[in-house]
Amino acid sequence: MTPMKWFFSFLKKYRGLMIVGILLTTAVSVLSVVNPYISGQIVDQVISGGKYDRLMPFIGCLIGITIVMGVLRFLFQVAFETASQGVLYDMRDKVYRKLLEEDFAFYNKKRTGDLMSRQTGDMDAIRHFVAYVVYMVYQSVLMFVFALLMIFTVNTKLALAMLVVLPFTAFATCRQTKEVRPAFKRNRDCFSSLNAFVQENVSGNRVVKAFAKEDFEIEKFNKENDKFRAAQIDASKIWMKYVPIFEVLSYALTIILILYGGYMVIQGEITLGQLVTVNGYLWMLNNPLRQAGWLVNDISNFTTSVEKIYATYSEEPHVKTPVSGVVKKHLKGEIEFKNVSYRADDEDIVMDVNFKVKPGQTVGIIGSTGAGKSTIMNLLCRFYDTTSGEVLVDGVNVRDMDLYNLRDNIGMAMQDVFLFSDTIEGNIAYGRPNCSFEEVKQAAIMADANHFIQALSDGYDTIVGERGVGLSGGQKQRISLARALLKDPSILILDDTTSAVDMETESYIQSQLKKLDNKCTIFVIAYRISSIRDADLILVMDNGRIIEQGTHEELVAAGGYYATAFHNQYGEIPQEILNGKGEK
Ligand SMILES: Nc1ncnc2c1ncn2[C@@H]1O[C@H](COP(=O)(O)OP(=O)(O)OP(=O)(O)O)[C@@H](O)[C@H]1O
Repeated sequence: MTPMKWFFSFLKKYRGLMIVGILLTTAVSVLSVVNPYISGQIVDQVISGGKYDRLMPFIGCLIGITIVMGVLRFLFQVAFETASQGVLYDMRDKVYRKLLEEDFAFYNKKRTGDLMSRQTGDMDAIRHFVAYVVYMVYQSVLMFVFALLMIFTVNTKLALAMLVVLPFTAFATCRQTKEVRPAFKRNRDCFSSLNAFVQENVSGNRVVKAFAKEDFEIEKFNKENDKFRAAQIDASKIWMKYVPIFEVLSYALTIILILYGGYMVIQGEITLGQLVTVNGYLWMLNNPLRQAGWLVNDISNFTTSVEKIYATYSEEPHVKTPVSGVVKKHLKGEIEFKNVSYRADDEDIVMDVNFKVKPGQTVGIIGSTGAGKSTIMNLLCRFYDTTSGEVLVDGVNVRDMDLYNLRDNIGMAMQDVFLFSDTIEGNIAYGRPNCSFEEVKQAAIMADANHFIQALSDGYDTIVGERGVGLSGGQKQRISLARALLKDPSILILDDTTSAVDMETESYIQSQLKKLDNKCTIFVIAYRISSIRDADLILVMDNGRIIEQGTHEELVAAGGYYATAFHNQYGEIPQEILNGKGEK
């Protein structure tokens, strides 16, 4: 599908409104030819011919037609505006749904600000096109043609003389279209880039402040700002060059009328009234010429925006739900990785991973930073697809499972905690918005979050700022854990979820998680041995590979990477802390 075909597919739904708008615009354009004709008749019949009794009916007609045109104009503007809002609503909705369908790989590459520009500035260019440019172009062409036809009925020679201007106008329009398109593309690219820069800086303002890099960022911003200004000036230079050309062409028509038309009146070839009539049609010729430059700009802006939105929209996610994927409402949580490898950007991220987990078991994953621990979980959730090998859940390859069903069965507290600007209750209940407050509270108690939430002035109704601003790292982690627990999932993934909480809190959380034993399969990624030592299976990762696996005792006895880490971390720690303190 081409971008334009895609755009027209949205317009289809509103074709009724568009047709009504087009018909009303046609009516207004037809009526526009009447008033100049009446003005000519007033001159010929009333002023020159002395038939004063006709003056009032003529004036009545002038006023009546003006009122009818005003009403019709209002109606067609309403029709086009309504259609444009409809198109915009549907397009925004469709693009947004597609954005939600996109996979991690898509978001890894795209800048948030760019995606925002698609949904704002680019969408508005499309709205403007449907609401205004469509009828302006149509009306301009109709008026120009009707006016020319009417001038032909008055006098062929005069009409032909005025037609001389037409080839020049067509030539200038073509040239401007050709020049303005790349300029508008550049303009929109720079706007997107500026948008992305500002978005990134606003999100990262704490880092900027912490490093006192305001001047550096202002300098970078100025560069983006300069680029955008330069692109705008380049684009405006083009229309600044052409608008005077269209103005001159429209004045040329006036000059032709005054000189040639005046000469014809003197020669008696046309009456003074006919000259007045043709003069009345002159603005119908002039106006479209004056508008041509602006309309070409608007059309270029529109086509660039459609192309940009469509380019984003048409990017197909690599990870898709199969057409008739396996649906199992409640998964048991049996997991097997069979010779799993994953490559990205020509790099081996995970290699030849094999392990098996029975339902209800707890798996600890430990290893050096960048070893591939989170990637393994990403493959389990099918955020990425394996390059080779199979990830099986309850004996079914995750590629054959309905994607939403799979993820619905997984509760995940991610390493990079993201909280929405909502109440704490809303954040915890994100996965189960219809659950009771008691259930939310219970999940918070399990995550050791209840007491600090209740200490906040608005308790569970406290609005957490964007990304959870106003909460400590450990508090955010605990809310994220409560959110995952409330889902009551078959598979629970805790990716570095207790790294920012003290050991006592961690130990309490562990004792709470023990209540889930045999109820759900749990994966715990951690650096602290204390977080995973009781796991049924511990995977030790390094450089994308599982280098050791077994229970705590087995791995300590093996005297490898795990045993070294264990002795490094807890050599001098008293035994009761290693064993955990249990419930608070
Ligand atoms: N989709 C991807 N594209 C490119 N590189 C990736 C992708 N996924 C992971 N990586 C890279 O693979 C490596 C392993 O990442 P991963 O997040 O799995 O490590 P990790 O063991 O969880 O590390 P940490 O403990 O520091 O969180 C990193 O170097 C990461 O940049």
